[in-house]
Amino acid sequence: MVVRLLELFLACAEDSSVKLIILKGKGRAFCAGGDVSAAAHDINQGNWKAAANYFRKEFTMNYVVATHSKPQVSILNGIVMGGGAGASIHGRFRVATENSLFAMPETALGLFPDIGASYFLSRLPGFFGEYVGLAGARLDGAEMLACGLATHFVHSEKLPLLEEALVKADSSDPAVISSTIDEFSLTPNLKKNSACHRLNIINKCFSRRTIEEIIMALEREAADRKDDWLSSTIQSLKKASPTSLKISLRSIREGRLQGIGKCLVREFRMVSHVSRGEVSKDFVEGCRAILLDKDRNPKWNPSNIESISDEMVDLYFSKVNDDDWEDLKLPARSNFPSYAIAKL
Ligand SMILES: CC(C)(COP(=O)(O)OP(=O)(O)OC[C@H]1O[C@@H](n2cnc3c(N)ncnc32)[C@H](O)[C@@H]1OP(=O)(O)O)[C@@H](O)C(=O)NCCC(=O)NCCSC(=O)/C=C/c1ccc(O)cc1
Repeated sequence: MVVRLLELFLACAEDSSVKLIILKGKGRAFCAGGDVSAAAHDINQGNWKAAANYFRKEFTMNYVVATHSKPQVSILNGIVMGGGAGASIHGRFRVATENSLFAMPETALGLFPDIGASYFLSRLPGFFGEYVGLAGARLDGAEMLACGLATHFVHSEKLPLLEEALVKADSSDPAVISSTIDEFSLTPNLKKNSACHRLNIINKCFSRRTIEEIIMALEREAADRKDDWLSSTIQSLKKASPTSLKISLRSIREGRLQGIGKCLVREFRMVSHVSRGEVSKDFVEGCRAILLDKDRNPKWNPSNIESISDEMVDLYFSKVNDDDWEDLKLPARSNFPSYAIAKL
């Protein structure tokens, strides 16, 4: 699907009859991410390069979306996780609905928020991106709109009319497309217990320099009062792969200062190391526990954050030491308007 999408995006860029791209899912999900069982299978067969080459194609597709000359409207009427975010969030318009459910759940899988997430998470308000990426927090459509992951919120029953209006508008002008979507949009209320009401505490805790300090800061807040959001956030962090947490935090922090291309190249080095499994084999273990055996009880190794040294983290950011393995080379992009690059 990744390869086919890439072909279609490239073909649409060349085809002057294509004015805009509408991307939607079929069924109850927009996209629940890459086929994690296939990745685990490749790595278990000793073929880490096959697993990592999947990311090579996927990240290239993410880059083409992010730098596309035609506006993309993604209709996020259901689950949007992992690879699903990569195919949509880099596009110009992201329409959430009452059925949207967004997450970057990778730290629970022994991976890290990839698909260019170090670019878009680091551009969310304050340290909200660190919270979403490290805790794997689930956001609904109203929260996606409030934090900027979505550009519009449209009730699902209006989607057929919206699509019809977009096709009728037949325009590449972002202002025309935006006002067309506006006609069907509303601003939904956030739930009373939404994380979006907790930006102060999120900024206070998730701005800390290390994972250990983030957890300690959350625990200090939790010591003073009973708060379900605090305890479930601490629990999510403690259940996640310690290695994933460490490399994810560094990746999001580096992403703050990098463009989308640099973020994807860095993330590709990181997934190559994750797939190769030199420091940790947590990705295979996470896939087993969450999606294969489904016991939801991964045995992480290293098992605690303190035992992961800076040198171990550094390795994930270094060039892969294998003569037959190349860094990600992104395709040259020309003739795309300036609005096509920075969308968040
Ligand atoms: C919230 C979900 C999406 C739906 O929950 P649910 O409504 O309770 O439904 P189920 O959990 O029962 O899911 C329905 C079926 O779909 C399967 N499934 C549900 N997501 C998936 C899934 N990403 N994969 C492979 N089966 C799945 C799930 O195992 C189950 O299979 P089965 O029991 O055989 O019917 C839940 O399944 C969930 O959290 N899924 C995991 C989401 C996730 O971690 N996504 C992947 C992020 S990482 C990524 O995108 C890249 C991966 C990758 C891929 C290849 C590579 O070489 C390298 C990397």
